[in-house]
Amino acid sequence: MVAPSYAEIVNAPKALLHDHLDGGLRPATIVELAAEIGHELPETDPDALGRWFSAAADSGSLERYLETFGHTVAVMQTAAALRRVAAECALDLALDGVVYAEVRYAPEQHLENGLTLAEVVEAVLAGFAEGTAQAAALGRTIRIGCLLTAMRHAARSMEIAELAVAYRDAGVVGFDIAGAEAGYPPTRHLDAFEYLQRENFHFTIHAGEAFGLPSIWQAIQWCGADRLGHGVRIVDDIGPAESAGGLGGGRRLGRLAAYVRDKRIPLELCPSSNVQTGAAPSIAEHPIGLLRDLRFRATVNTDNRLMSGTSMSREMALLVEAFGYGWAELQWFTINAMKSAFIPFDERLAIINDTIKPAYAKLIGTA
Ligand SMILES: O=c1[nH]cnc2c1ncn2[C@H]1C[C@H](O)[C@@H](CO)O1
Ligand SMILES: [Zn+2]
Repeated sequence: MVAPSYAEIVNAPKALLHDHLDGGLRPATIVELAAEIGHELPETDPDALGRWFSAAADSGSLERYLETFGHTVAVMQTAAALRRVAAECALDLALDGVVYAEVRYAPEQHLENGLTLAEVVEAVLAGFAEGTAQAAALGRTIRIGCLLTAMRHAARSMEIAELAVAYRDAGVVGFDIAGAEAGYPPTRHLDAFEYLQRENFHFTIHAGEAFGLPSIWQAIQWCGADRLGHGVRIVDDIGPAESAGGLGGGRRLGRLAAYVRDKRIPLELCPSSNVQTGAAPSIAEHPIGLLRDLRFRATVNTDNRLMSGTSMSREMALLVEAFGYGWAELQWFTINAMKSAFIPFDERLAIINDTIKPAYAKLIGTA
């Protein structure tokens, strides 16, 4: 079998569930926007700035990784800037062959210049529509769903949950909480999650990244999360091989890991980001290999394209290199993501059947 090349991976349709708007700006855009408002950057040459972000985020600690967002959030404080960043995000993803993406950001972080929460949401949605149209004009089809994030150390989750529900028919498809995990359990935001459940809305929770099983357990069993943002530490509940045979070579699953697998709870795995924050030692040693062998509902994601100097195609290519994956595995990850998306079932099915399966059938050679 010839391994999928990077160029072929770019052309293959991909689905992305976990990508932060404020973690994916083009370095050149940051330089321009910062100059407009007089924000001081550590580097003013776009290439050097891109390298600065990857190096600064490569700290081995989630808290230090998150500090780099100070510069991106600073230049995203006007409607025009938010719209531009969102449009470029949609276009960049489409040109990378992403056909479905859920992009998230925290509206509460964009109020420093007097925008209201509703103005922030509307600027970003307008930008996604603009970038989607630009991509279509270039022959690239992308569907973007937006997730609104509340910061877990703050106290605005109920307000942001209400905002997400208010914009559910305008392009917001779900809710999330993010930020430093240790010390800020998801149960602090239980009222917001209970509200979302009563509204029949969807949400994911960043859990099991910097902190382990208790955080995953709370996210699922107390908060009712539909998906886990990262969730990579679920491996802490998977024992060593006890016997040969079976999926995953006789590994024993603890109660929580078994529940996550049995209920097909999607894991939004972000390989490069996890290596940078110290959640995984390397791509080759990333638990995604084991989780795929055990047939968890694993998905591949970028998290923060700027901070990791990555793209959806690059994450896939890294897995091809590290685990010897071929088109069948890349299709499996892509369909897993599409099955786990927060848009309606019929729309998910249409993307799987009309776009993903025919393209991979050709690549696998069964078309
Ligand atoms: O990987 C992450 N873990 C927790 N929080 C994160 C991660 N990546 C980004 N964030 C935070 C920083 C952003 O400002 C915020 C909203 O996108 O979400
Ligand atoms: Zn994230």
